[in-house]
Amino acid sequence: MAFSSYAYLGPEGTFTEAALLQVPGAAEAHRLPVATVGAALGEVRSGRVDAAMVPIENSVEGGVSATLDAVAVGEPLRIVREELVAITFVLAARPGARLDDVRRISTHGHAWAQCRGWVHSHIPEAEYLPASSTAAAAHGLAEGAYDAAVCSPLLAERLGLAVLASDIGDVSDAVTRFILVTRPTVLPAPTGADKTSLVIPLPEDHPGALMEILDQFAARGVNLSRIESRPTGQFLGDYFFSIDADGHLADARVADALKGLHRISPNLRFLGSYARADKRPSTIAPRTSDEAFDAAESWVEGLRGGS
Ligand SMILES: O=C(O)C(=O)Cc1ccccc1
Repeated sequence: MAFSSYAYLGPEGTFTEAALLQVPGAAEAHRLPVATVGAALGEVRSGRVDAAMVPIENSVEGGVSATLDAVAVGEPLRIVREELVAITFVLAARPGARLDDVRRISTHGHAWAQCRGWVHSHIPEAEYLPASSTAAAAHGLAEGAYDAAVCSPLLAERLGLAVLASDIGDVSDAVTRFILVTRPTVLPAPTGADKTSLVIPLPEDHPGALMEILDQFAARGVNLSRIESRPTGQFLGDYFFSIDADGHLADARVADALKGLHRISPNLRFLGSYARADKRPSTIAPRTSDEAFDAAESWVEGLRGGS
């Protein structure tokens, strides 16, 4: 799937841009930096661009709520690809600055959450100013509203900033997962190492509703790689589940699980089936293989036909 135009969480130099540049052909395509995840998805929904790259999950901080919520409502979207980016942070400041003088620090909320430990032990009196991205914080240093920004080493170098400290992430091998989102389209072909993303509203407040949902996956041997609950925003206690399952809609066990889920929660949203970035194939028990599902289907058809 090659696209000619992409929106991404900008400005230039974000980790999201790094994720986008990993997509074959993206370096030669039109790339539109926008200020928020919502704006990036809006550019796709309105048809101004073919696809958008946005962060969805970090190995330290967890899900990116802005993304989980924005894909769960509004005009339907499809995830067609995922990218993993290893994240390292530096504390960058205007040239000539000293670590001892840093009080006000700006960055993206997810970056802050991953560097909080380092900041508290090295600059206990630090004050945090949220920015729309790590790169927005770095670009904004020139205006003087804060003393330092947490951003990528590459951007600090590109902007000619002083690096006051390197590798300030509390976990050294943090990874962020990004998704490439389009309008509904034909699914990418199954690769054998795929993922399916779903948004499942909790059907009604009855005991065991979540168990019933999980059972649809368990009974068909479908492994889950992420499950998060998010409030719908409608009223207190109203939640949906954001789920990534191993496998592709073309796999019988995944399709069968989705049919079961549709009976339980008819308003569930299919967000897409796409190749896993780590290419790790799903383990499939013989009783949940496509062949086992086909054999079971033929058996029932045979019985209905009188054999
Ligand atoms: O702000 C950025 O650079 C982003 O792309 C969002 C983000 C922030 C922190 C970790 C991973 C992604």
